[in-house]
Amino acid sequence: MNQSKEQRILNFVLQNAVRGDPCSVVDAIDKYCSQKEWAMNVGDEKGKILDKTVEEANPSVALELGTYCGYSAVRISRLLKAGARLLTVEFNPEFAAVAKQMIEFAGVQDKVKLLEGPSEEIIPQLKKKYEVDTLDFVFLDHWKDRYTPDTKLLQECNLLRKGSILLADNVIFPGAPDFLNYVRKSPHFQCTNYPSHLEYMQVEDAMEKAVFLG
Ligand SMILES: Nc1ncnc2c1ncn2CCOCCNC(=O)c1cc(-c2ccc(F)cc2)cc(O)c1O
Ligand SMILES: [Mg+2]
Repeated sequence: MNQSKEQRILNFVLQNAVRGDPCSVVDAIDKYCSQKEWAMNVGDEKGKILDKTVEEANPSVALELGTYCGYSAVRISRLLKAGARLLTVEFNPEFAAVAKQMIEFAGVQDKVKLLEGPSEEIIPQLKKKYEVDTLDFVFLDHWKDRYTPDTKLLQECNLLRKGSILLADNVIFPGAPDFLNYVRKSPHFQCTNYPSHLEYMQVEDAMEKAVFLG
């Protein structure tokens, strides 16, 4: 059975990155996806915006929706302080299998918990099943039409606290217009837009930061 693109990306990392070195894993994925096969990793340009936002949040507990191959899970977890953890949610089993190996190769498996399933099922389980009190940082990078319902779900489940930082990828391309509308109109969020480009392309994109005000 021939390999998937995601398995080809993983193999390139296993052969070209350094085990236990998260930066070399991130660089290898970017090299492969910019030179060989495009893939929907957040990429290095938007990745730098992600890095700055994670450093600003300095989270004890972070959530990622949409793991894919684990690129942003590795990118986020390499910045986490001792004892901090990232919960990342992926519903595609093939993607999750690749991400698990990517995370282990990068040596960040002690900081990252990969949860398989749809976000709308997992979010309501975070407090009781995954012992989460509140989330300090949330990276939204899954189905773009899930950004709004899942943001509302996070609020309903009391998973956000005053100062929780949400960062959403792709708010321009593929686009999340209803999410931009929702958070920018809501009195509960303070929003900032970060213009950028679609990963590995010269297409306009942007990230949106939404700080929960309580
Ligand atoms: N736990 C969960 N619950 C629900 N759903 C879930 C889930 N986990 C995963 N999923 C499913 C969605 O996963 C992937 C979502 N990401 C994207 O679709 C994406 C697409 C492009 C893109 C595509 C084509 C172009 F031409 C140009 C750009 C770029 C990006 O940066 C993207 O992030
Ligand atoms: Mg994305």
